[in-house]
Amino acid sequence: MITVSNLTKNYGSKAAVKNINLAVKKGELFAYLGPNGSGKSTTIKMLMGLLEPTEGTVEISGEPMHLNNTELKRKISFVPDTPDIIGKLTGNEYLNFVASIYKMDKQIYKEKRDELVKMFELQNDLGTLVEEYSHGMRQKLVVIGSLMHSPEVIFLDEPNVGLDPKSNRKLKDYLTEYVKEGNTVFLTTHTLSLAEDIADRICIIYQGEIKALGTLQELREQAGSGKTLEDIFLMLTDGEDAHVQEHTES
Ligand SMILES: Nc1ncnc2c1ncn2[C@@H]1O[C@H](COP(=O)(O)OP(=O)(O)OP(=O)(O)O)[C@@H](O)[C@H]1O
Repeated sequence: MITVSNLTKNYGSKAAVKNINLAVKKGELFAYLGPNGSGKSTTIKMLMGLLEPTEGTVEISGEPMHLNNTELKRKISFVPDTPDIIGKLTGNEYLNFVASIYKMDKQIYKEKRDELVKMFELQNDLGTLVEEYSHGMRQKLVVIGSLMHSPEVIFLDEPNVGLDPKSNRKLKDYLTEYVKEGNTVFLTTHTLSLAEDIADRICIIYQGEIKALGTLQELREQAGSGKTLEDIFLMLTDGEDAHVQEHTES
């Protein structure tokens, strides 16, 4: 569903993402992990067609992704790492706006919005200006807006930041069910337990390069007995010899 070939991004002389190759299958929940500044957001923005790669290509569902491919962008959705929404809109106005961009059918929009708003318990806040929302409420609103049109692929950049435990659980359950229906999820997170709980495969990057890729079990087998994902993550991202085979996928 997502095919990434030789993906590279340089900011001036700084290489943020270095020659990444990976493939995410339809129906897969893929977790992309890495320390601060390792290139996760930069990667996700290139996959989404928000940022031009310096080199390499991205295909979604067999189609090349690029900045102006609006038809392809309609099939996907993005939860950014900061829920920046125009504060002078109410929650309802924001969701109406998102629905109009995706040209959602009115009835489907109403049903999906009501389902998600109820799920995240935001029904009493939709008439309030977003500038009066807490961080967590904004995050919920962005998540609702990104799920409403039932995208085939959802990219989520640290979606759990600011969500309370109950909302986190609901989001986890929703995403797990969502991929079972044949959709695809690509998420970044610093919450390793989230990746352990829901990811089909995990990719660890460091300084813009893939250091490991596989199921949790595969990563643990490669690392040796008794190693947790946290152990593996720390070994691979502090420059020490990790005893985990570095990933090479072509
Ligand atoms: N617009 C930009 N201009 C210059 N450098 C940038 C820009 N955006 C990101 N970088 C640099 O690229 C590298 C990767 O940043 P990126 O935001 O992709 O990391 P990240 O893994 O998402 O980090 P975090 O976990 O902190 O969100 C960092 O060194 C960062 O300083």
